[in-house]
Amino acid sequence: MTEPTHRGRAGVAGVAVEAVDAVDAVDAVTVGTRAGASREDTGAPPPPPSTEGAGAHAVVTSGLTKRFRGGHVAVDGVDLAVPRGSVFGFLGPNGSGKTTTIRMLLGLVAPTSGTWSLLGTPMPAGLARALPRVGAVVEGPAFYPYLSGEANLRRFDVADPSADARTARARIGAALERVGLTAAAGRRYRTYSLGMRQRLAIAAALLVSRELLVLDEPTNGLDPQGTREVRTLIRRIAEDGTTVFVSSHLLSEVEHMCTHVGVMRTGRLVAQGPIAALRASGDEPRLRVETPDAGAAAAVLARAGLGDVRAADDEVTAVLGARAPEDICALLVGEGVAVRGFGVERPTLEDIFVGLTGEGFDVGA
Ligand SMILES: Nc1ncnc2c1ncn2[C@@H]1O[C@H](COP(=O)(O)OP(=O)(O)OP(=O)(O)O)[C@@H](O)[C@H]1O
Repeated sequence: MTEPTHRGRAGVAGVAVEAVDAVDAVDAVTVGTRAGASREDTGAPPPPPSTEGAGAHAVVTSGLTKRFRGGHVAVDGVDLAVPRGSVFGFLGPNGSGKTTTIRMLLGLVAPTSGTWSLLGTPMPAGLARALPRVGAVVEGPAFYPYLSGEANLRRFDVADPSADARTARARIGAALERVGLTAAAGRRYRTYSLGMRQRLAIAAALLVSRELLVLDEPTNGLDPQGTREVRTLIRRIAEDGTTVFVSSHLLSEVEHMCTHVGVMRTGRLVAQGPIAALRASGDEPRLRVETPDAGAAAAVLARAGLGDVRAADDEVTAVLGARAPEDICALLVGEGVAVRGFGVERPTLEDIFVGLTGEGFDVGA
């Protein structure tokens, strides 16, 4: 490809930019792209750069857009605000633009338009300053199969001109310890499980202390055990104070591992915010009544003031609102409705995402 790229050593990357007007979205969920329009569509110029909120954010993008040769817009006016200290899940189906966004953030591919900052540093001007503070695993680093995990890390370490050779041993030992590979340090890489290989890649990104770790689909292709290992490691890294920006197409993964989420759909960021806020933004709980007397039950629920009453063959649902479910159940029984089943259903995070994006995600682990 003739795309301008800056390929760095795998596991180390940095990027740049300015901040945005999307930064007010730290505690609330934001839905939709800025002004709901593509800059590629409108031709509108990017907004004036602002540094407001950049200190509180590890990553801020404004109108970040990538149009590939041939005209395909892979990333379309994305305004990200990744709070420092968060584990930010960058969620979206395959092909939704996650990798392209990450590559732009890390300076591996040039945006068509838009601005971004890393760790408060405008990019790409601040690349050299920010990169040493950012670790990344985007494309699996190339490890030598016949070398041990430790020897492979040594090769990475010597390639870093900023690394002090005198402290290499301690640095490599600490990185192996951090990812739980101390006992396997002397084993050849080719004998490592996929989970161990991914952990070694993360160790390579963490040879020096980082403020931000960027991981592109780190559990892709891993078996359940490897997936568990990597998720546990990510949580531990976050507990140590590193902001983690991790892409995934698995809703369950983001739900279990992340504090915040940004949802991509066909190149656009359709929602972002704390997971808890996103969950709370969902539909109201619905009452579900199984009964052979659906018509009568629907009438009782409507008289009781419940909203959006829907009757099917042997089932009635309605928005519960502020009513206590036990009161409604007593009311139905008191009115002679044969209640076979009764429950309150809250929308899952997947329901909320489907409502936001109009499509499902792979929810499996
Ligand atoms: N170098 C390129 N030239 C042209 N189109 C590209 C290029 N790289 C990616 N694309 C296209 O851009 C879109 C977004 O791809 P991207 O890899 O960013 O998505 P993704 O969400 O990371 O998906 P996946 O998880 O499958 O990699 C896709 O339609 C992809 O085919």
